Amino acid sequence: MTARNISRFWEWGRKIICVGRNYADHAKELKNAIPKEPVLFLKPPTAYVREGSPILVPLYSSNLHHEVELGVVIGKGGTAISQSAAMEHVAGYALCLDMTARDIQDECKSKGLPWTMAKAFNTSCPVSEFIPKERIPDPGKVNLWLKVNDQLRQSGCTSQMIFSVPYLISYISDFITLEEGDLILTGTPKGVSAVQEHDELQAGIEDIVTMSFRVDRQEH
Ligand SMILES: O=C(O)/C=C/C(=O)CC(=O)C(=O)O
Ligand SMILES: [Mg+2]
Repeated sequence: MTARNISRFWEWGRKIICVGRNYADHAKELKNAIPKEPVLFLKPPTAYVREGSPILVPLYSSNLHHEVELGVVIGKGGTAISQSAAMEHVAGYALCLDMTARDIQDECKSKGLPWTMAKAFNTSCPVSEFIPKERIPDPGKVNLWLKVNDQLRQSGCTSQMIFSVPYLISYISDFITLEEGDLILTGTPKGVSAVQEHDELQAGIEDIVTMSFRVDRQEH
């Protein structure tokens, strides 16, 4: 049997754990309070989509938003990981989009229901190529950007995160065992906005990685 390669972590079928409201400017733009503890939700591995395939607007949504985020790829699993040991569990990073059906999320919020339909649908997690850990010496100091049809919509620095990468790894691992190949999405800075069928999305982390995706509407 051939060994699995972490640089294709999206093929492993592992968990995608997402952090919400981790940037004060984004929490404010959606009129949310600044969280005292990380807000977490999950996407299934069927949410992954890679460059060359389109992001699909779910049939039931008419307000699909982009959220550009730094993804942390877990290289060594663990439970109750301390903050001081957290970075030893990181294999690398990926640029990610947390595609969000905002109209459905608003409806779920107003009814006190979970966000699954808004966040976990097929193609809701576009990912870049794997970025080895050495290429990002400090995940708390990288700039992320996203353009729609060549217009800059999001630009932020991970230094604006409320909860740092080591804090998040430690916090999550206290109640969800982290496994090799898991991905943590660390939240989005301000500037989220709607995308339409035929839009072209481009996103990047400094000169480290860029990626592009086309938006299509789901057919049945
Ligand atoms: O609470 C809301 O209205 C929306 C929250 C999010 O979608 C949270 C995120 O996914 C994020 O901040 O990245
Ligand atoms: Mg998000």
